[in-house]
Amino acid sequence: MNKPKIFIDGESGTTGLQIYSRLNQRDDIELVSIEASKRKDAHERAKLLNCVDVAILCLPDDAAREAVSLVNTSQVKILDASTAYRTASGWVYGFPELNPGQREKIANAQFVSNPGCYPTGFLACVRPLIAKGLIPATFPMTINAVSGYSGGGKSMIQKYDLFHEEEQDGSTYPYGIYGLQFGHKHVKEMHQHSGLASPPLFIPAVGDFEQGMLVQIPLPLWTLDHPPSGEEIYQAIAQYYQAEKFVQVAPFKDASLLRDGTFLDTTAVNGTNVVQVFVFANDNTKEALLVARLDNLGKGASGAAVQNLNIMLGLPEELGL
Ligand SMILES: NC(=O)C1=CN([C@@H]2O[C@H](COP(=O)(O)OP(=O)(O)OC[C@H]3O[C@@H](n4cnc5c(N)ncnc54)[C@H](OP(=O)(O)O)[C@@H]3O)[C@@H](O)[C@H]2O)C=CC1
Ligand SMILES: CC(=O)N[C@@H](CCC(=O)OP(=O)(O)O)C(=O)O
Repeated sequence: MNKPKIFIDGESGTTGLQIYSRLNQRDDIELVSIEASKRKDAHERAKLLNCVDVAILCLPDDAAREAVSLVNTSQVKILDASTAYRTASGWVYGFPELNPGQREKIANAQFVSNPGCYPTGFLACVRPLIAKGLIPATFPMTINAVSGYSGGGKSMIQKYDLFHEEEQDGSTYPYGIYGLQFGHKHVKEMHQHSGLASPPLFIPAVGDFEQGMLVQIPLPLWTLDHPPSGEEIYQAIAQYYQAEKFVQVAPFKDASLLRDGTFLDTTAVNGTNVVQVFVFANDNTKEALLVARLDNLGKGASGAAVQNLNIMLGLPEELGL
Protein backbone atom coordinates (compact mmCIF):
# COMPACT_ATOMS: atom_id res chain seq x y z
CA MET A 1 0.00 0.00 0.00
CA ASN A 2 1.22 3.51 -0.81
CA LYS A 3 2.19 5.62 2.16
CA PRO A 4 -0.03 8.67 2.68
CA LYS A 5 1.67 11.87 1.50
CA ILE A 6 1.75 14.88 3.79
CA PHE A 7 2.75 18.48 2.97
CA ILE A 8 3.32 21.00 5.77
CA ASP A 9 2.76 24.49 4.34
CA GLY A 10 4.75 26.73 6.71
CA GLU A 11 7.19 23.94 7.58
CA SER A 12 9.89 26.34 8.80
CA GLY A 13 7.68 28.26 11.25
CA THR A 14 7.38 27.52 14.97
CA THR A 15 4.36 25.19 14.71
CA GLY A 16 5.45 23.70 11.38
CA LEU A 17 8.91 22.78 12.63
CA GLN A 18 7.46 21.00 15.65
CA ILE A 19 5.06 19.01 13.46
CA TYR A 20 7.88 18.19 11.08
CA SER A 21 10.05 16.87 13.92
CA ARG A 22 7.18 14.60 15.08
CA LEU A 23 6.50 13.27 11.57
CA ASN A 24 10.01 13.10 10.24
CA GLN A 25 10.87 10.02 12.30
CA ARG A 26 7.90 8.01 11.00
CA ASP A 27 8.10 5.48 8.21
CA ASP A 28 4.34 5.02 7.74
CA ILE A 29 3.92 8.37 5.97
CA GLU A 30 5.78 10.29 3.27
CA LEU A 31 6.61 13.93 3.97
CA VAL A 32 6.69 16.16 0.92
CA SER A 33 8.69 19.38 1.31
CA ILE A 34 8.85 22.57 -0.70
CA GLU A 35 12.16 23.97 -1.94
CA ALA A 36 13.22 26.64 0.59
CA SER A 37 13.48 29.41 -2.03
CA LYS A 38 9.93 28.69 -3.24
CA ARG A 39 8.12 28.36 0.07
CA LYS A 40 6.04 31.50 -0.56
CA ASP A 41 5.57 30.86 -4.28
CA ALA A 42 1.83 30.30 -4.70
CA HIS A 43 2.29 28.29 -7.92
CA GLU A 44 4.75 25.87 -6.31
CA ARG A 45 2.63 25.60 -3.15
CA ALA A 46 -0.47 24.86 -5.25
CA LYS A 47 1.36 21.96 -6.95
CA LEU A 48 2.22 20.37 -3.61
CA LEU A 49 -1.11 21.19 -1.95
CA ASN A 50 -2.94 19.31 -4.70
CA CYS A 51 -0.75 16.21 -4.83
CA VAL A 52 -0.90 15.02 -1.21
CA ASP A 53 -3.39 13.14 0.95
CA VAL A 54 -3.28 15.70 3.76
CA ALA A 55 -1.97 19.28 3.72
CA ILE A 56 -1.22 20.78 7.14
CA LEU A 57 -1.31 24.58 7.16
CA CYS A 58 0.99 26.26 9.70
CA LEU A 59 0.61 29.78 8.39
CA PRO A 60 -0.75 33.19 9.38
CA ASP A 61 -4.53 33.39 8.83
CA ASP A 62 -4.41 35.16 5.43
CA ALA A 63 -1.84 32.74 4.04
CA ALA A 64 -3.96 29.82 5.33
CA ARG A 65 -7.02 31.20 3.49
CA GLU A 66 -4.90 31.56 0.36
CA ALA A 67 -3.69 27.96 0.69
CA VAL A 68 -7.26 26.68 0.96
CA SER A 69 -8.20 28.66 -2.16
CA LEU A 70 -5.34 26.96 -4.03
CA VAL A 71 -6.74 23.47 -3.41
CA ASN A 72 -8.86 22.34 -6.35
CA THR A 73 -9.58 18.70 -5.52
CA SER A 74 -11.74 17.01 -2.90
CA GLN A 75 -9.11 14.24 -2.69
CA VAL A 76 -6.91 16.41 -0.45
CA LYS A 77 -7.73 16.76 3.22
CA ILE A 78 -6.78 20.01 4.92
CA LEU A 79 -5.74 20.45 8.54
CA ASP A 80 -5.41 24.14 9.38
CA ALA A 81 -3.49 25.28 12.48
CA SER A 82 -4.44 28.95 12.13
CA THR A 83 -7.41 30.86 13.52
CA ALA A 84 -8.96 31.25 10.06
CA TYR A 85 -11.51 28.41 10.13
CA ARG A 86 -12.03 27.47 13.79
CA THR A 87 -15.59 28.78 13.83
CA ALA A 88 -16.32 28.40 10.11
CA SER A 89 -19.16 26.28 8.78
CA GLY A 90 -18.04 23.35 6.64
CA TRP A 91 -15.04 22.80 8.94
CA VAL A 92 -14.82 20.24 11.74
CA TYR A 93 -13.23 21.41 15.00
CA GLY A 94 -10.19 19.23 15.68
CA PHE A 95 -10.64 18.57 19.38
CA PRO A 96 -11.36 14.81 19.48
CA GLU A 97 -12.00 14.68 23.23
CA LEU A 98 -14.41 17.63 23.32
CA ASN A 99 -17.71 15.93 22.50
CA PRO A 100 -18.94 12.37 21.95
CA GLY A 101 -18.67 11.63 18.21
CA GLN A 102 -16.06 14.35 17.53
CA ARG A 103 -13.40 11.81 16.52
CA GLU A 104 -15.68 10.30 13.89
CA LYS A 105 -16.41 13.78 12.50
CA ILE A 106 -12.67 14.48 12.26
CA ALA A 107 -12.03 11.11 10.61
CA ASN A 108 -14.66 11.78 7.94
CA ALA A 109 -13.96 15.46 7.27
CA GLN A 110 -12.13 17.04 4.37
CA PHE A 111 -11.57 20.27 6.34
CA VAL A 112 -10.38 20.17 9.96
CA SER A 113 -9.37 23.19 12.04
CA ASN A 114 -6.80 22.61 14.77
CA PRO A 115 -7.86 24.32 18.02
CA GLY A 116 -6.08 27.36 19.47
CA CYS A 117 -3.76 26.85 22.41
CA TYR A 118 -5.72 28.93 24.95
CA PRO A 119 -9.10 27.51 23.77
CA THR A 120 -7.75 23.97 24.22
CA GLY A 121 -7.11 24.64 27.91
CA PHE A 122 -10.34 26.55 28.46
CA LEU A 123 -12.60 24.07 26.64
CA ALA A 124 -10.98 21.04 28.29
CA CYS A 125 -11.99 22.49 31.68
CA VAL A 126 -15.37 23.97 30.94
CA ARG A 127 -17.05 21.88 28.26
CA PRO A 128 -17.91 18.90 30.56
CA LEU A 129 -19.54 21.21 33.13
CA ILE A 130 -21.69 22.99 30.55
CA ALA A 131 -22.55 19.73 28.74
CA LYS A 132 -23.65 18.12 32.02
CA GLY A 133 -25.48 21.25 33.27
CA LEU A 134 -23.36 21.55 36.44
CA ILE A 135 -22.60 25.14 35.53
CA PRO A 136 -25.36 26.98 33.66
CA ALA A 137 -24.63 28.16 30.10
CA THR A 138 -25.44 31.70 31.27
CA PHE A 139 -22.53 31.73 33.77
CA PRO A 140 -20.37 34.88 33.26
CA MET A 141 -17.12 33.02 32.65
CA THR A 142 -13.72 34.70 32.99
CA ILE A 143 -10.30 33.39 32.01
CA ASN A 144 -6.79 34.44 33.02
CA ALA A 145 -4.02 32.62 31.23
CA VAL A 146 -0.29 32.76 30.75
CA SER A 147 1.72 31.42 27.84
CA GLY A 148 5.40 31.09 27.04
CA TYR A 149 6.60 33.47 24.36
CA SER A 150 6.78 30.83 21.60
CA GLY A 151 2.96 31.26 21.53
CA GLY A 152 3.64 34.42 19.52
CA GLY A 153 5.55 32.51 16.81
CA LYS A 154 8.88 33.43 15.21
CA SER A 155 8.49 37.18 15.64
CA MET A 156 7.88 36.99 19.40
CA ILE A 157 10.71 34.47 19.84
CA GLN A 158 13.06 36.89 18.07
CA LYS A 159 11.84 39.73 20.28
CA TYR A 160 12.59 37.75 23.43
CA ASP A 161 15.95 36.61 22.11
CA LEU A 162 16.82 40.27 21.73
CA PHE A 163 15.58 41.10 25.22
CA HIS A 164 17.70 38.29 26.60
CA GLU A 165 20.76 39.83 24.95
CA GLU A 166 19.82 43.24 26.35
CA GLU A 167 19.31 41.72 29.80
CA GLN A 168 23.07 41.56 29.99
CA ASP A 169 22.83 45.37 30.20
CA GLY A 170 20.35 45.17 33.09
CA SER A 171 17.07 45.49 31.17
CA THR A 172 14.38 42.81 31.67
CA TYR A 173 11.10 41.82 30.04
CA PRO A 174 8.95 40.51 32.88
CA TYR A 175 5.56 38.82 32.97
CA GLY A 176 2.78 41.03 31.57
CA ILE A 177 -0.85 40.93 30.50
CA TYR A 178 -2.14 41.85 27.05
CA GLY A 179 -5.36 41.72 25.04
CA LEU A 180 -6.50 44.72 27.04
CA GLN A 181 -8.82 45.94 24.28
CA PHE A 182 -10.72 42.63 24.83
CA GLY A 183 -11.94 40.58 21.88
CA HIS A 184 -8.74 38.45 21.59
CA LYS A 185 -8.85 36.30 18.45
CA HIS A 186 -9.63 33.20 20.53
CA VAL A 187 -12.80 34.49 22.22
CA LYS A 188 -15.20 33.57 19.42
CA GLU A 189 -13.75 30.05 19.28
CA MET A 190 -14.04 29.64 23.08
CA HIS A 191 -17.61 30.92 23.02
CA GLN A 192 -18.79 28.77 20.12
CA HIS A 193 -17.31 25.46 21.23
CA SER A 194 -18.02 25.76 24.97
CA GLY A 195 -21.80 26.06 24.65
CA LEU A 196 -21.80 29.23 26.79
CA ALA A 197 -24.61 31.68 26.15
CA SER A 198 -22.22 34.68 26.13
CA PRO A 199 -18.54 35.09 25.25
CA PRO A 200 -16.10 34.56 28.13
CA LEU A 201 -14.00 37.50 29.32
CA PHE A 202 -10.42 36.56 28.46
CA ILE A 203 -7.20 38.19 29.67
CA PRO A 204 -4.03 36.49 28.39
CA ALA A 205 -0.50 37.02 29.63
CA VAL A 206 2.96 36.20 28.40
CA GLY A 207 5.97 35.35 30.52
CA ASP A 208 9.71 35.15 30.03
CA PHE A 209 9.84 31.42 29.34
CA GLU A 210 9.72 29.76 25.95
CA GLN A 211 7.01 27.12 26.13
CA GLY A 212 4.11 25.98 28.29
CA MET A 213 0.91 27.53 29.55
CA LEU A 214 -1.63 27.72 32.36
CA VAL A 215 -5.27 28.60 31.66
CA GLN A 216 -7.19 29.57 34.82
CA ILE A 217 -10.95 29.78 35.15
CA PRO A 218 -12.17 31.08 38.53
CA LEU A 219 -15.66 29.93 39.50
CA PRO A 220 -17.42 32.09 42.13
CA LEU A 221 -19.92 29.32 42.90
CA TRP A 222 -21.65 31.43 45.57
CA THR A 223 -23.36 33.27 42.68
CA LEU A 224 -25.37 30.11 41.88
CA ASP A 225 -28.66 29.09 43.53
CA HIS A 226 -27.46 25.47 43.80
CA PRO A 227 -23.65 25.48 43.77
CA PRO A 228 -22.00 22.13 43.02
CA SER A 229 -19.35 20.95 45.47
CA GLY A 230 -15.70 20.68 44.47
CA GLU A 231 -16.01 16.88 44.49
CA GLU A 232 -19.01 17.03 42.11
CA ILE A 233 -17.13 19.30 39.71
CA TYR A 234 -14.10 17.03 39.82
CA GLN A 235 -16.17 13.85 39.30
CA ALA A 236 -18.03 15.37 36.33
CA ILE A 237 -14.80 16.33 34.55
CA ALA A 238 -12.95 13.12 35.46
CA GLN A 239 -15.81 10.93 34.17
CA TYR A 240 -16.07 12.95 30.95
CA TYR A 241 -12.43 12.18 30.09
CA GLN A 242 -12.05 8.78 31.77
CA ALA A 243 -11.25 6.99 28.49
CA GLU A 244 -8.90 9.69 27.23
CA LYS A 245 -5.15 9.49 27.02
CA PHE A 246 -4.32 13.11 26.21
CA VAL A 247 -6.75 14.90 28.54
CA GLN A 248 -5.73 13.98 32.07
CA VAL A 249 -7.65 15.09 35.13
CA ALA A 250 -5.43 15.46 38.17
CA PRO A 251 -6.69 13.63 41.30
CA PHE A 252 -8.76 15.97 43.50
CA LYS A 253 -7.05 17.31 46.62
CA ASP A 254 -3.81 15.58 45.70
CA ALA A 255 -0.89 17.95 45.90
CA SER A 256 1.60 15.49 44.43
CA LEU A 257 1.47 17.12 40.99
CA LEU A 258 2.29 20.52 42.49
CA ARG A 259 5.89 21.51 42.88
CA ASP A 260 6.75 21.42 46.61
CA GLY A 261 3.09 20.50 47.16
CA THR A 262 1.99 24.11 46.63
CA PHE A 263 3.21 25.51 43.32
CA LEU A 264 1.53 24.84 39.96
CA ASP A 265 4.18 25.65 37.38
CA THR A 266 3.67 26.23 33.66
CA THR A 267 6.16 23.86 32.12
CA ALA A 268 5.64 20.38 33.62
CA VAL A 269 3.97 18.85 30.53
CA ASN A 270 6.19 20.51 27.92
CA GLY A 271 7.17 18.17 25.11
CA THR A 272 4.01 16.08 25.56
CA ASN A 273 0.58 16.06 23.92
CA VAL A 274 -1.15 16.11 27.29
CA VAL A 275 -3.48 18.74 28.70
CA GLN A 276 -3.83 18.35 32.46
CA VAL A 277 -7.00 19.61 34.15
CA PHE A 278 -6.94 20.59 37.83
CA VAL A 279 -9.91 21.33 40.08
CA PHE A 280 -9.33 23.37 43.25
CA ALA A 281 -12.30 24.17 45.49
CA ASN A 282 -13.42 25.38 48.90
CA ASP A 283 -16.95 24.22 49.70
CA ASN A 284 -17.22 26.55 52.70
CA THR A 285 -16.54 29.72 50.76
CA LYS A 286 -18.12 28.25 47.58
CA GLU A 287 -15.15 29.12 45.41
CA ALA A 288 -13.49 26.95 42.79
CA LEU A 289 -10.71 27.30 40.28
CA LEU A 290 -10.23 25.19 37.17
CA VAL A 291 -6.75 25.15 35.66
CA ALA A 292 -5.47 23.59 32.46
CA ARG A 293 -1.75 23.05 31.98
CA LEU A 294 -0.46 22.30 28.51
CA ASP A 295 2.40 22.86 26.11
CA ASN A 296 1.28 25.57 23.67
CA LEU A 297 3.28 23.75 21.01
CA GLY A 298 2.12 20.28 22.17
CA LYS A 299 -1.61 19.76 22.73
CA GLY A 300 -1.88 23.52 22.04
CA ALA A 301 -0.72 23.19 18.43
CA SER A 302 1.71 20.69 16.91
CA GLY A 303 0.94 17.65 19.09
CA ALA A 304 -2.78 18.17 18.54
CA ALA A 305 -2.15 18.51 14.79
CA VAL A 306 -0.35 15.16 14.67
CA GLN A 307 -3.17 13.56 16.70
CA ASN A 308 -5.72 14.97 14.22
CA LEU A 309 -3.64 13.88 11.25
CA ASN A 310 -3.58 10.33 12.58
CA ILE A 311 -7.36 10.35 13.01
CA MET A 312 -7.83 11.78 9.51
CA LEU A 313 -5.66 8.99 8.09
CA GLY A 314 -7.45 6.27 10.09
CA LEU A 315 -4.27 5.50 12.08
CA PRO A 316 -3.89 4.96 15.85
CA GLU A 317 -4.12 8.49 17.17
CA GLU A 318 -1.12 8.34 19.49
CA LEU A 319 1.39 7.52 16.69
CA GLY A 320 4.41 9.81 16.91
CA LEU A 321 3.20 11.41 20.15
N1 LIG B 1 2.99 29.35 18.25
C1 LIG B 1 1.96 28.75 18.85
O1 LIG B 1 2.03 28.40 20.06
C2 LIG B 1 0.72 28.44 18.10
C3 LIG B 1 0.50 28.84 16.80
N2 LIG B 1 -0.66 28.50 16.15
C4 LIG B 1 -1.00 28.98 14.80
O2 LIG B 1 -0.18 28.37 13.83
C5 LIG B 1 0.04 29.27 12.75
C6 LIG B 1 1.53 29.43 12.58
O3 LIG B 1 2.01 30.04 13.79
P1 LIG B 1 3.53 29.99 14.20
O4 LIG B 1 4.15 28.73 13.74
O5 LIG B 1 3.59 30.34 15.64
O6 LIG B 1 4.06 31.23 13.35
P2 LIG B 1 5.51 31.50 12.75
O7 LIG B 1 5.54 32.96 12.45
O8 LIG B 1 6.53 30.95 13.65
O9 LIG B 1 5.51 30.67 11.40
C7 LIG B 1 4.70 30.98 10.30
C8 LIG B 1 5.38 30.47 9.06
O10 LIG B 1 4.56 30.74 7.91
C9 LIG B 1 5.41 31.25 6.88
N3 LIG B 1 4.61 32.04 5.96
C10 LIG B 1 4.07 33.28 6.15
N4 LIG B 1 3.39 33.68 5.04
C11 LIG B 1 3.50 32.68 4.13
C12 LIG B 1 3.02 32.48 2.81
N5 LIG B 1 2.28 33.41 2.19
N6 LIG B 1 3.33 31.33 2.17
C13 LIG B 1 4.07 30.38 2.78
N7 LIG B 1 4.58 30.51 4.04
C14 LIG B 1 4.28 31.63 4.70
C15 LIG B 1 6.42 32.07 7.64
O11 LIG B 1 7.54 32.35 6.86
P3 LIG B 1 8.41 33.70 7.19
O12 LIG B 1 8.90 33.53 8.58
O13 LIG B 1 9.46 33.67 6.18
O14 LIG B 1 7.46 34.84 7.03
C16 LIG B 1 6.72 31.15 8.81
O15 LIG B 1 7.68 30.17 8.49
C17 LIG B 1 -0.63 30.60 13.10
O16 LIG B 1 -1.83 30.71 12.43
C18 LIG B 1 -0.81 30.49 14.61
O17 LIG B 1 -1.96 31.21 15.01
C19 LIG B 1 -1.56 27.70 16.75
C20 LIG B 1 -1.42 27.28 18.04
C21 LIG B 1 -0.27 27.69 18.85
C1 LIG C 1 1.78 34.44 23.63
C2 LIG C 1 0.96 34.76 22.40
O1 LIG C 1 1.14 35.77 21.75
N1 LIG C 1 0.04 33.90 22.08
C3 LIG C 1 -0.84 34.05 20.94
C4 LIG C 1 -1.74 32.90 20.89
C5 LIG C 1 -1.12 31.74 20.20
C6 LIG C 1 -1.54 31.69 18.78
O2 LIG C 1 -0.81 31.94 17.87
O3 LIG C 1 -2.81 31.47 18.64
P1 LIG C 1 -3.37 30.12 18.07
O4 LIG C 1 -3.27 29.18 19.19
O5 LIG C 1 -4.74 30.46 17.74
O6 LIG C 1 -2.69 29.85 16.85
C7 LIG C 1 -1.70 35.27 21.00
O7 LIG C 1 -2.20 35.62 22.05
O8 LIG C 1 -2.02 35.80 19.91
